[in-house]
Amino acid sequence: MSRIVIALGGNALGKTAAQQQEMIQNATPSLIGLIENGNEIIISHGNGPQVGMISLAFAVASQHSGNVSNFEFPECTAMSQGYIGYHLQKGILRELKHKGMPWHVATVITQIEVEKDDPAFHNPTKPVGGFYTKEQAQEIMKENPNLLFKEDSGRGYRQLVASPKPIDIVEKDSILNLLDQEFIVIACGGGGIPVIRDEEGDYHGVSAVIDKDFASSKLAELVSADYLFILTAVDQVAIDFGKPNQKNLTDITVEEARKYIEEGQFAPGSMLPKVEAAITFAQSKQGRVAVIGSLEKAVQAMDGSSGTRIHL
Ligand SMILES: Nc1ncnc2c1ncn2[C@@H]1O[C@H](COP(=O)(O)OP(=O)(O)O)[C@@H](O)[C@H]1O
Ligand SMILES: NC(=O)OP(=O)(O)O
Repeated sequence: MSRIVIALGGNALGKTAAQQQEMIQNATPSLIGLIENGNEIIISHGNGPQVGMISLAFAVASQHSGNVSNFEFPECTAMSQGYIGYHLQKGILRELKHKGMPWHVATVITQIEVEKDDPAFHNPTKPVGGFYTKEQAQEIMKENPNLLFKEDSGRGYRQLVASPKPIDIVEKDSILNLLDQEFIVIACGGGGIPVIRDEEGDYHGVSAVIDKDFASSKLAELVSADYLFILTAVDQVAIDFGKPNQKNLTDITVEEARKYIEEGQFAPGSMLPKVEAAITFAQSKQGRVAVIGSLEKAVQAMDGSSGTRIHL
């Protein structure tokens, strides 16, 4: 039996509640297939599009109605954990019932500690929300000089927010206890709610969005996982991505992955954090393997017939 942490990409979950449920319905047979094959799974997920949408919805509504307040990113990430966790629980329970499997599933609202002085607070790099044209992005930045937009992997312009590195998972004992009780645990959604710890040991939310790939790598180390699957909208990591000579990668060492990073092969804010998180996990212990692949192909990611495997 292998223990697998599966990180589901926020962009791969679609833009609307209906799309999200459809994406999850397509992905659950493959996720539950891993359990049928004798493995144990722990699920995390992104929230880039969702947290941006939630934040924007409150910002716009609060401008037009005295009955709606604006919400900061920690609260918006908490809402995204509930919204996505709800659909994941619903989809997984349905598949378990269909297969007659006696597992339980629960979402843990997860806070993740970050460093108060993380330099990332002064250099926003995490794309959130929807995609805009260059002209639309410039117009928004003119009206809101505190917002920053940048091009994201050839897909359009997106808002950038600070993305500090995760240092500890506050609810780690709850996660480990649920795993001991044979729960399928959904945790660290949206990279976790970023919090800083004060001198009394109390936690306070900070305005940022943690990259779920880094948070998932932390989670995978915490639960002593054998595999970290980072599932997104593409089947494999590529070099020369989007160019006529694009080459998809099937199996690479940590050393090769580092070389490709140095060559600038992976876009910051999208594929780069996935490859960096995969390296961190794969090098944490001999035998650990990270796979970057597509949402519906988790079973193939396990048997090596799809995805990009990264190992020492
Ligand atoms: N070198 C690369 N190989 C494959 N995909 C890449 C590469 N560089 C950028 N991408 C883009 O990164 C996307 C995955 O990042 P993103 O959409 O941010 O992930 P998530 O699914 O976690 O939200 C892919 O769908 C692809 O469009
Ligand atoms: N929080 C986060 O990393 O979300 P995405 O995976 O959607 O970018």
